[in-house]
Amino acid sequence: MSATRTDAVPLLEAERLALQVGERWLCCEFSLSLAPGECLALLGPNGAGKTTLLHTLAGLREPSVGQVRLGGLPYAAWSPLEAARFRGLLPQQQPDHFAASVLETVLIGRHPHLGRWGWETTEDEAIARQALADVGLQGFETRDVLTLSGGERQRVAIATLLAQSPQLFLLDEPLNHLDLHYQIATLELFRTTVRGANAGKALRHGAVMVLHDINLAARYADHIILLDGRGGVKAGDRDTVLRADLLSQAFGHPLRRLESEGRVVFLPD
Ligand SMILES: Nc1ncnc2c1ncn2[C@@H]1O[C@H](COP(=O)(O)OP(=O)(O)OP(=O)(O)O)[C@@H](O)[C@H]1O
Repeated sequence: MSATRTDAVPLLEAERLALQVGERWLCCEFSLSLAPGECLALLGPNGAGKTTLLHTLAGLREPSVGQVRLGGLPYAAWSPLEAARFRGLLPQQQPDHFAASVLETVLIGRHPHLGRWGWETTEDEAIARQALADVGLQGFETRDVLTLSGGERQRVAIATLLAQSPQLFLLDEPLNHLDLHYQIATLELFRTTVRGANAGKALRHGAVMVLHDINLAARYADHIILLDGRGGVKAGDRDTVLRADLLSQAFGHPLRRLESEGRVVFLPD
């Protein structure tokens, strides 16, 4: 990344953040800063608070303690429309209550960009079609979303987020329902977008993703936040957080760290 310039303002900052649901503290105070060009993975066992943290970072819920800043400003300083152009959330579930075509569904991602009358232009449609092609769903435009397989529906959701064209991608289990090929393809797609395909161009994008696969986090994330489900948090660079002892403790299962052909993998005993 040395030939590439980054913007000075971080895309996302959390300062002395702590989260509580009911009486339970999900995480004690920690801070983070995500610069353009970087990927952050949120890891931890079921119920540890990954989605709650992601929603807090998305500005959908107030932190119990501390502050979140998007592009250098607290959410209160953003209008909902401006925030929707800057950051986009891939939710964990895609609720479909009504029949709708795949193209109509992806065009929902363009809503924050529509003009005064709220009509999609041919350019919006071209962006939506390109997003579908990017997730390998060219030719699915007229299909009803209710007829899609789980993995196809997940890729439509990813295409909808791509069509939204935010600078900051907030991804809640983006690999849900995806087979091995599309898991890697999806992470490669976001990494290419985040790192910038063209050297020398300013980096604009970043990603925060909730993952369950430690090995994919080791491969694709620059920074890790590991929640242990008991309020403990380890936040830092990938190599300082992805340690067998810390992971074993957090997941309550012994893990071994192995290196193979320059790649680190963690195997459960
Ligand atoms: N409104 C609420 N009231 C009570 N408990 C809640 C509320 N919202 C979330 N929780 C609890 O907070 C904890 C964290 O939930 P969250 O969805 O953030 O976990 P997660 O790490 O994303 O889990 P998973 O890996 O299972 O998706 C869970 O135990 C959940 O039951």
